[in-house]
Amino acid sequence: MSSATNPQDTWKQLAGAAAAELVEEGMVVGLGTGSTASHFVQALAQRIQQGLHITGAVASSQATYTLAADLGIPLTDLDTHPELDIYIDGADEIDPQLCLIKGAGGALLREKILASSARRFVVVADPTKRVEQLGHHYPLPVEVIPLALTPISRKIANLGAQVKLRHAGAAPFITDNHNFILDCTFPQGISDPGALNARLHAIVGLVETGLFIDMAQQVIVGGPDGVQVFQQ
Ligand SMILES: O=C[C@H](O)[C@H](O)[C@H](O)COP(=O)(O)O
Repeated sequence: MSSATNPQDTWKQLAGAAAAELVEEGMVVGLGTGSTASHFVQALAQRIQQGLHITGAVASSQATYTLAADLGIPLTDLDTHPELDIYIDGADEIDPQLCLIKGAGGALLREKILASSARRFVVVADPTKRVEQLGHHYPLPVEVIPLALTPISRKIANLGAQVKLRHAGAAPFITDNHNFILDCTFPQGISDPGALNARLHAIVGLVETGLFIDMAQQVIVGGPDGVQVFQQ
């Protein structure tokens, strides 16, 4: 179990622990990526050590797969279990309609595949993630085929964004799917996430966006006063 070192981490830990309580005997569970999801994975591992039996867990990234395997969580995949009972993951921004920006960790494509394969998608977060409108605190990440980097960047810039290729040190960041991430800042925020998502998806070579619209059913926010739950 990792130690909570600052208030934000304590809040993430609270949310992760509350989400782990939603996992029931025999479930197929999707595991998100990032610091908040890691707290959930650790809390789930603890419940499994205490006797909870799950059918298996599907990880949304190589990093989460390694963490879950190290913690002894039984792992499976979407070929074996194409439908998840529950998917639990963090988010970068959450608006009042429970629309999300995700992908600061670069795992958005697999995360969205798992979210769309789950009967229930629960987000875990701390209060800093709640926003009135998406796009003001975090750029919107989109995953793109490397070959199409330049034309896609230009097309997204034409939609009014400042577009930056994500790097890991000196080299471009490479996703688990061997693609690039473009971080797209919309200076006025994102007023219509659905319309923007549709326009981005019309760009050939753009694989997926970090906009998760009408996907989350529930958001668990850990904070100074405990845990708050928001429902769709
Ligand atoms: O690609 C990364 C994911 O979308 C994360 O779930 C998201 O960035 C939230 O991460 P954290 O819980 O570390 O803030």
